[in-house]
Amino acid sequence: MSVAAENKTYFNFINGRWVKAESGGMEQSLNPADTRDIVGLVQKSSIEDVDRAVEAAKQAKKAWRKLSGAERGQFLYKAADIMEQRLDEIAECATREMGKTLPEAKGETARGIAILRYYAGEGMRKTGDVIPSTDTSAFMYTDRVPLGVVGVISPWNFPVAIPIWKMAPALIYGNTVVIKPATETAVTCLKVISCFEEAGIPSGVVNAVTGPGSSAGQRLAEHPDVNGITFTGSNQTGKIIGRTAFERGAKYQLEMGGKNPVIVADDADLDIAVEAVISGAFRSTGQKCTATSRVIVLTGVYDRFKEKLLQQTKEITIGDSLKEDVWMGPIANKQQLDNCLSYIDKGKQEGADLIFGGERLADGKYEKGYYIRPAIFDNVTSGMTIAQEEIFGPVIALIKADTLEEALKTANDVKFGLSASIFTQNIGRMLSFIDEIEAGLIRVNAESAGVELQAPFGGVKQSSSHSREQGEAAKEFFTAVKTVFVKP
Ligand SMILES: NC(=O)C1=CN([C@@H]2O[C@H](COP(=O)(O)OP(=O)(O)OC[C@H]3O[C@@H](n4cnc5c(N)ncnc54)[C@H](O)[C@@H]3O)[C@@H](O)[C@H]2O)C=CC1
Ligand SMILES: O=C(O)CCC(=O)C(=O)O
Repeated sequence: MSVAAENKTYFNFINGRWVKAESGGMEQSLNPADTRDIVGLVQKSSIEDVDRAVEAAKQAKKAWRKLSGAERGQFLYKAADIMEQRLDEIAECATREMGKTLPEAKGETARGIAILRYYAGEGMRKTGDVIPSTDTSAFMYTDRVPLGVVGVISPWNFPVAIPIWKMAPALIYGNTVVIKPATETAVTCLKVISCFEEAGIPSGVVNAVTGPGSSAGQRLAEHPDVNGITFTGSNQTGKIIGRTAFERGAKYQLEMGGKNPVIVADDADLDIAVEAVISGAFRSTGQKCTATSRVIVLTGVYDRFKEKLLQQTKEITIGDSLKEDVWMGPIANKQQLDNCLSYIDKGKQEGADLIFGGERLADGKYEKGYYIRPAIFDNVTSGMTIAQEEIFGPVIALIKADTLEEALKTANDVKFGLSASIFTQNIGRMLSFIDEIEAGLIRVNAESAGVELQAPFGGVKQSSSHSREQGEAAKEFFTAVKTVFVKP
């Protein structure tokens, strides 16, 4: 890897201009594959910077709202075209900042472009319904109107797609935006923002402020002029943001953790199940809220499934995610790595058998990065910490079940409810699973991760604020309904 010769400095984007933080402070964004590679220096913004961005968004909201949906859509189409031309640059930056492999980052950037185009088209669709009034001389209808200023707080694990799937619907429905991305992947987010700039989006409509969550992020959540706040990240932070927004009567949307189960029934096609479990658990180094973390296998196929899983996991190539022969990159940052290693220790202490991996790789080519070998635990029981808490790393907990009923009970025995899969060829079992499982995303003979941009996305229980993102569902959050009664 060539270490960056020069450090590039990135600014906040406020009111159509790239500006320094008031404090003059900066933070580094490092490549987790080799921390000598500094991807960029980003602004360490303070409350004053957030306030300036919110003021710009507030000033811009009336003119933006007054444009037609089709006119707003044109800016999104343009931003999508620009992003398409810059796909390689943005994807490479995402890989360097986050550590997911280049094909994954390219796929994510392509998904971002598709999301922009999807919502650009939404600008032409209906915003309300006519409802028959009991008064036959009156006209009653609903109209969806923007919230005003929307604050976006985004995580590092999908540095392109998550900012876009929150900003694009906010914008098309007439809101202006202030985004505070995670510092780990702030450069990628600022590149996305520059596509909106190149597309000529009016000043103040999109603003980006980088900096610590506990100050800049918190200020965005508590700012009285931010009318709605959308967040993806940890449960701990989500709860703080939800409480803050609730206290001041702002609308909020939280997408948080998962502890996603996959059930492998004894009639499953084991080759397909193994492939999907490996992809769901280890792609992006396990750092997806939809990642597979518990695999509940029926006793009859447990040993055969385990052998196949072990065999294929051993073949995973680990290394610098920019390299072509690498299947799994590093963990995104030091805190995540330590967190993951401490869960692996906890699993061993609580009596689960670590049958593969789980050790930090720190020699030779791994010396300067945050690498770990994917881990498989055998003989896990549902009460163990590694079967209950979100690890957000490449760790599989194998759990045995004698019957489908028992498997379902175990699958539901967690505080989360984001995504869940079953592998079976029996339609009755599929239907029982669909009916009984407590999850917002249900997958049959498919991996737990991976969502389609045109479908609603979100969880139940502590995985979300029970709202849904993406597809048409986004309209629910990013607009308010006016019910209008007109008596001539
Ligand atoms: N659901 C998901 O997709 C994600 C889940 N996580 C989970 O969270 C754990 C910790 O990761 P972090 O990066 O620390 O997550 P985090 O939830 O603290 O960070 C996500 C975003 O929230 C911001 N933030 C942090 N504290 C804030 C506050 N008080 N007010 C407003 N914004 C704030 C951060 O700056 C970042 O932009 C991971 O191990 C994983 O379990 C992390 C990232 C994504
Ligand atoms: O599985 C996916 O593609 C989406 C996952 C996601 O939204 C997340 O990890 O935050």
